[in-house]
Amino acid sequence: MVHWSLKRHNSWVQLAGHEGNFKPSERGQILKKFSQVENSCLEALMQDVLRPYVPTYYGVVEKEQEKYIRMEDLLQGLERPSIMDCKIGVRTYLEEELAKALQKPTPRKDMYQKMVKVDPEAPTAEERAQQAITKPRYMQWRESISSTATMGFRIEGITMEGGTVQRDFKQIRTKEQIMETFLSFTRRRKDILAAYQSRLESMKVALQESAFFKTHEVIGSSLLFVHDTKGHANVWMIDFGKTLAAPSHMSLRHDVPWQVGNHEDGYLLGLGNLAETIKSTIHQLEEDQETMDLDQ
Ligand SMILES: Nc1ncnc2c1ncn2[C@@H]1O[C@H](COP(=O)(O)OP(=O)(O)OP(=O)(O)O)[C@@H](O)[C@H]1O
Ligand SMILES: O=P(O)(O)O[C@@H]1[C@H](O)[C@H](O)[C@@H](OP(=O)(O)O)[C@H](OP(=O)(O)O)[C@H]1O
Repeated sequence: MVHWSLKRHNSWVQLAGHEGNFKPSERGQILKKFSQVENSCLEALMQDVLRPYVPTYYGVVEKEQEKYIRMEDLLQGLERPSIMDCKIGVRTYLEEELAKALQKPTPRKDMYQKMVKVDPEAPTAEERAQQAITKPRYMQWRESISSTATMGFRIEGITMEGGTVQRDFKQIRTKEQIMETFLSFTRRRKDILAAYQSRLESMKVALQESAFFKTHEVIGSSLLFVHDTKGHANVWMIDFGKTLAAPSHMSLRHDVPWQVGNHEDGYLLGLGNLAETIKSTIHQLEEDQETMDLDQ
């Protein structure tokens, strides 16, 4: 967990991603380590119909000889926010990462260690002998044990009302498990769940209209769910570090399976399943309420 205390009412919380990538900034803003890919995306998104769904971009700054992207702090103004990071899409690695691994496999010991920590039986005999696996192998395995491969999204991390960051969601895979997680994350608040569902529905409309979305393969990006005790609730698109322009003749659909070379990411499959899961969670809440009313 990375946790900085800032001179402001709430404190910066990082649910997922690489440690050391963020720096506190002026009130209402954060600094993220510069990447050309993410910077170009945020610049383009400020001119796109998706602008209301992404943190506002304020340009590039240099601090202590390091370049950063300055962007809106999405937690600003929230009272002890609860936050969930959902990585979206059926694929979490770039086609170019796969091509590189095929051409020149680079076995990684750290990824092998992460794998056996979750499931000691997961490596093959050859991988066990090497005590190492390639990145696409690790990423595909992560996709298969979570809901990424089947539902096109997975929960990466959660924090509730300023509590500790929970990151133990690697094997949350079924719709029922995800519904349970949403129920506890929202403390069974129907108004919050309804606000999330409605935001996802309007996001879907904007995505279908977006010129940026048609022309970009969105990999490893997240939806950040944030709400607070006062009932503010919102969902944001974040992390465009692996969002690349598709080859110029391609217009991506985002709702079809990925095959090598088609650059599809399954983003809309994930968004649809996520919205549907939240809808089912609301139905379950209503049914539970009816049962309780009948019992009384
Ligand atoms: N604009 C923002 N406002 C508030 N919190 C943010 C914002 N952007 C990111 N975060 C927090 O930081 C976490 C990591 O963000 P992000 O995914 O952009 O980082 P990353 O290091 O690029 O991740 P990855 O390693 O998966 O590529 C998010 O889960 C969220 O908790
Ligand atoms: O969540 P886990 O299981 O810890 O696995 C990491 C996660 O998938 C990150 O998204 C990925 O970074 P990118 O998305 O930037 O590729 C990172 O690769 P890395 O170790 O090569 O940075 C993985 O180790």
